[in-house]
Amino acid sequence: MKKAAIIVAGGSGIRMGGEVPKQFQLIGGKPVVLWSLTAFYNFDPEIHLILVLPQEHIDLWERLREEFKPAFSVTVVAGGAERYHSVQNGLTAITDEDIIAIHDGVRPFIDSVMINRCFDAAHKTGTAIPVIESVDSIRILIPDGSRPLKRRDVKRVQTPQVFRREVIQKAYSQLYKDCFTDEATVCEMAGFKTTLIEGNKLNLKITTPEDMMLADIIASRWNN
Ligand SMILES: Nc1ccn([C@@H]2O[C@H](COP(=O)(O)OP(=O)(O)OP(=O)(O)O)[C@@H](O)[C@H]2O)c(=O)n1
Ligand SMILES: C[C@](O)(CO)[C@H](O)COP(=O)(O)O
Repeated sequence: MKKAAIIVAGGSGIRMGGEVPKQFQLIGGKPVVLWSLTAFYNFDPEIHLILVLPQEHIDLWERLREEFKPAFSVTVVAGGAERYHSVQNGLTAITDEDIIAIHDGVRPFIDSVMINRCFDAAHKTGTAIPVIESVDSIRILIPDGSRPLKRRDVKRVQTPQVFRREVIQKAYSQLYKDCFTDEATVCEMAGFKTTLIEGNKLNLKITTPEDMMLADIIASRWNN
């Protein structure tokens, strides 16, 4: 089974702010996106790593690569207007791989156990979507206020989301819709069923400066 991982890091990090987009900021002395790439390389040194970057920051990545000298090489692809388009661009770099993971470049804390769980489920069922429970009570807004939702009926969705090649390629041949915030949604809109699997609470998506504070703490205790 040949594997590929598309690491989407083509965003501009508006909610985080800073001199460079969050995927290039340092945690534990290393750029966030390098943590994500390294996790997939550690899982399988043979995996085809595809890195989607903002066109205007490809040269920054080249400088970081020279500075940090990762043990692996990556195929670099320019991103698109929305995350969906960045994934679509990443898919153009797929060659003969059978199973493809799509992962947010700003989720640095994934380990080989979790990545393996995702590839294994996708190999068996065609799709694998990691989710975690909500520990908070949940409310939905309605026209005259809000009402509670049954907490056990909702899940928080993470990446890597992993697919057989034919599933993800067919799903991404659709036209873009606003509701396409993750691959699971795109695949379901194309008629595929998705398999939910157990995610990991430490698999934080770095979105705001508060997340960066948490990421610094996790990084100081992370073993890699
Ligand atoms: N056009 C885009 C938008 C997002 N992403 C990537 O998708 C992941 C999740 O997106 P998000 O956290 O929303 O990142 P940004 O779009 O950069 O953040 P913001 O919305 O605050 O600008 C990130 O790794 C981001 O780089 C991407 O590859 N291409
Ligand atoms: C793909 C994702 O990380 C799953 O939780 C999330 O949907 C990305 O959302 P964003 O608005 O692009 O950060």
